[in-house]
Amino acid sequence: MTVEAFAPAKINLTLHVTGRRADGYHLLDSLVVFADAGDRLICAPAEGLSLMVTGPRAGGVPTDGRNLVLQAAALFDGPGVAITLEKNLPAAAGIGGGSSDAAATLRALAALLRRPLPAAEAVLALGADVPVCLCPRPVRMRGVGEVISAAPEMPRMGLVLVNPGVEVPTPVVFGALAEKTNPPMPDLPGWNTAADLAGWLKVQRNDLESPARLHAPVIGDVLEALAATPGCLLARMSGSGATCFGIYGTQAAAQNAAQRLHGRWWVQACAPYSEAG
Ligand SMILES: C[C@](O)(CO)[C@H](O)COP(=O)(O)OP(=O)(O)OC[C@H]1O[C@@H](n2ccc(N)nc2=O)[C@H](O)[C@@H]1O
Ligand SMILES: Nc1ncnc2c1ncn2[C@@H]1O[C@H](COP(=O)(O)OP(=O)(O)OP(=O)(O)O)[C@@H](O)[C@H]1O
Repeated sequence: MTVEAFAPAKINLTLHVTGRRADGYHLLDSLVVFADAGDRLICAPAEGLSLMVTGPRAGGVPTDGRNLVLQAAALFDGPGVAITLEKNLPAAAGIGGGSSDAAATLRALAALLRRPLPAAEAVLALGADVPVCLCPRPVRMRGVGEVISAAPEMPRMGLVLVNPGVEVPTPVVFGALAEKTNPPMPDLPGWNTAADLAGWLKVQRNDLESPARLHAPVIGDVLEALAATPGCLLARMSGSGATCFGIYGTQAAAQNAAQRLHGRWWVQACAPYSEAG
């Protein structure tokens, strides 16, 4: 039996940094959605544990124990499984590539080996973004990433992701954040249209945008380019960057914007993705 799993891109529509724990990790309040663009995993029974990384964004991705896929697989105590990871998302990009791969590995191996998912603490130890990636659907994420509650359904909309090809290390961005204690989000209201959602998001924030732009000023160019595309309702950075997203009223508008942006950067038109269950 072979098990396949989809590892969707994670998008932080908001990212409020509300405090800092004694161990240095930051407390967050974030509206997270997933995209129907992502990496793919194929897991097949084998003698030992192995990983092969393929796909257009495989370059530079570690294939040894540094890869979060192997770290996630190791939680199943030396499973016999050959894993192929098709890498479509840019790495170190603020869209949870490694975290989503790790979460997809956990889902796939639990199914393949007929075993329960590892304990919550072990999942969180893989990375703060791994718990949220375990059930890809719209959620509000708090704590350091482990406190997850359902968010209202997303309205119909189109999305465009743009990554300028500059890797932005997450610890560097958190380290450069000047004010660590900022207001959380208010209660989530629910949105009927993409314009409703964008209007609400405009008065929310990504607190990591300013520190990320210090490290990678090109983020400012990406935001400007996205905002200038026809029909763009909101342009913002995701996670710790450098990937930015644009929100559009329709898929067609997102496709059109992506076509205009193609050329110098990684550009992907997509739609919100929500896993049933
Ligand atoms: C910025 C986000 O992408 C928002 O979704 C995540 O919080 C980052 O999640 P991640 O990449 O899985 O993070 P980890 O691999 O656990 O941590 C990388 C580094 O980011 C910083 N970090 C991460 C998460 C968090 N809540 N506070 C932090 O300060 C820490 O310096 C940590 O050493
Ligand atoms: N499966 C993987 N795919 C990509 N990078 C990986 C993977 N496993 C480990 N890495 C390493 O993790 C680093 C961070 O990559 P990742 O794509 O997880 O980005 P990220 O910006 O931390 O995501 P986010 O902050 O949104 O969670 C990379 O530089 C890479 O060396």
